[in-house]
Amino acid sequence: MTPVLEVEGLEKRFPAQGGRTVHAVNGVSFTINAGETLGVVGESGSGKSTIGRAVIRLLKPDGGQVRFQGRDITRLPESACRPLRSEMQMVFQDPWSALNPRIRIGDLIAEPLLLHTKLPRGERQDRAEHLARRVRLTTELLTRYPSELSGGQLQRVCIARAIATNPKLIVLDEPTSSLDLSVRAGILELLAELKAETGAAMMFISHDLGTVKLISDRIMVLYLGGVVEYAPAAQVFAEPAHPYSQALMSAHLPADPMAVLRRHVLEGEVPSPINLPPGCHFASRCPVAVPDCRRHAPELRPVHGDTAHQAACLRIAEGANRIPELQHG
Ligand SMILES: Nc1ncnc2c1ncn2[C@@H]1O[C@H](COP(=O)(O)OP(=O)(O)OP(=O)(O)O)[C@@H](O)[C@H]1O
Repeated sequence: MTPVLEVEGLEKRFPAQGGRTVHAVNGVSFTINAGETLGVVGESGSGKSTIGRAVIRLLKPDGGQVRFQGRDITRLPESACRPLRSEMQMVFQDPWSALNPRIRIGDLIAEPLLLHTKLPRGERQDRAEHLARRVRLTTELLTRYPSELSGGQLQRVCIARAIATNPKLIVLDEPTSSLDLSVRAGILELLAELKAETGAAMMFISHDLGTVKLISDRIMVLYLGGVVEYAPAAQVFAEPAHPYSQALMSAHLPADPMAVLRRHVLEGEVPSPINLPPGCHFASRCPVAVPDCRRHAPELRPVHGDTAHQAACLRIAEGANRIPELQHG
């Protein structure tokens, strides 16, 4: 079956001061199948949001290819992208700024139906009620304004809007990061339910590895706009192959309290995305880098012959990719 989303060699650059260029996304490739959630992780500035926006064509890619349901949408003009919006939706981090404060909740939920369907007003309202219940909001909230709802309730409104037109792809950009810890779990539970019910492909962008672990089937680890590891979620958490993934995972505190002793804090300078060095972009911070790493840019390759688990590190072939203090715990 054709994946819902196929991305090959995606490139995105932004102009920076002094006529320079920010290399935000550098040759990123991945696929997402129907019903599958891809978790996208990496530190701030690694290109997560840019990739999310480029695949649903809120941004125009500078290179590579984005295929949605088998159709190349990379260079579609804006007017041709508009009809696609009903099939590709995005949920943003901050529900307060995503919703017009002067529109009632019921109309906000029904808005995508107004924009993308020919349903009459009565049916749109019925459907808004149904959607509100589906995201576990009481229908009495439909007559209220955004300022009268909590952050968690507003994010549920955003999710209701995102699923209103039965999209095939939903990009969730840090959907729980702005919410109190106590409401995050409820939103994640809702997303997991919707994933199963809707069969939509989801791209889940987050800093929070615990959250990503709960919801993702596969994980893509980014560093300076490039993919350093791409694998089934359980594998990335159990056996991260790339030294950057190892450091990232070690910073995530699992239930084991002794894990804090095995944290690896990265040292060294992060190169500027304006002036990327040759070779591996992680080499300046990598505890296991050798001079060759600074000369040759590693490609994503199967880890120990497993094509489902790929990592971009020259040292894997020699079995020298483990950060020593993590190895010995
Ligand atoms: N509109 C823009 N103009 C110039 N540079 C940009 C623009 N948007 C993003 N960038 C740059 O592109 C790079 C990737 O940014 P992006 O926001 O995609 O990263 P991110 O991983 O989502 O970060 P965060 O977790 O902080 O949201 C960064 O260096 C950022 O400064």
